[in-house]
Amino acid sequence: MSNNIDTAIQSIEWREDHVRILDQTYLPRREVYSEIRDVGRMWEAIKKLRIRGAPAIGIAAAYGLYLGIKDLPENSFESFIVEVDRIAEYLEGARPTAVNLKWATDRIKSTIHAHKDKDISEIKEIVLQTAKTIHDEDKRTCKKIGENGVELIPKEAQVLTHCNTGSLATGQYGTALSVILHAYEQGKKTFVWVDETRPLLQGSRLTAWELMNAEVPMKIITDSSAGLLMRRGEVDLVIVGADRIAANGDFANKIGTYPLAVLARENEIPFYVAAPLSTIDMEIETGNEIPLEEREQDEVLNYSDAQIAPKKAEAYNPAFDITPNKYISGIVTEEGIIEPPFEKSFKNIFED
Ligand SMILES: CSC[C@@H](O)[C@@H](O)C(=O)COP(=O)(O)O
Repeated sequence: MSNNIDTAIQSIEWREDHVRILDQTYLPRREVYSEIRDVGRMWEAIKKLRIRGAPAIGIAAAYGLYLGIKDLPENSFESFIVEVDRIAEYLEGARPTAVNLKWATDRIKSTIHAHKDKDISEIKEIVLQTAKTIHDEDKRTCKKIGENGVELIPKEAQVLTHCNTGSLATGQYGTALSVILHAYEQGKKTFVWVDETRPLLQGSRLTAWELMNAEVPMKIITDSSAGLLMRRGEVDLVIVGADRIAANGDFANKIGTYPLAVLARENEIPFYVAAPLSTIDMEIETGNEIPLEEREQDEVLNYSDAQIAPKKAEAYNPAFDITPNKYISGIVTEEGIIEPPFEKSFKNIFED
């Protein structure tokens, strides 16, 4: 049994002077690692989902910002900061829904301002160190999320999850998947129903790959099978990740999450979200204000270069949906499990 979750794969690594990513577009067929040496390549990697998942794209953007500024002229702070803002905005535009991306670039920008009196060469080094800190913190955060969520998983449980929320989507361990892996490692008899997650199949390609590496029992289901399984009593709990959580607890996650939440309520099944506190966006009051990424129709009309719809057919491809707070049983974070009403709970956390 090799279910030691500490040996889990690293989706992103800083190596001396570049970033190495495990290119997720090739998984599970091939393990292809790519070296990223400039901000343009990082933008492309985020946009094309070579690196994906809310916390992982925050880490990628932090390293990407360093790659973008490392060769800037060092004579004036004013012109340096103009370029920093421009590059940060460029990276933020790659994927609009996950708040972690902007959270990471904002954190680097405020670190730069805090050190504005230093030499620009020194500031550049501080930016790299901050990116590494964001990366290390995410690993620790995800481990805590996993440990904090274990109590929610019954001793013997069939758990349903959506999209990919594992090591691939974060610095390590994952969010919702971290909870599942920690429960399994602690000896709970955990079986996972993995939603395939149309159209890019993050469930069947990535979550199934991670669970198989960890030797956790699982089966892949089509997204539309969830209702049947819930009604038959074959799902004890649903746990998913989040890309952005509004101040009232409404949250954005991979398209198909909202119907799962409604089905879980209809069938009286607990529905949990697992996410770091950095995914909570207190500047956004409700889910209606969360920007939702719309992706190319080709992702629906073709698969792996094969055309799967009639020629000239059109498709609509929203990448995320919003689940209203009323469906959430609790949010597992690094600080513990947050219970409804979320508006009040978040205020207590962020205004303390
Ligand atoms: C730990 S990641 C949580 C979310 O980022 C995840 O559920 C998700 O929706 C990822 O979407 P993706 O489009 O693959 O980046």
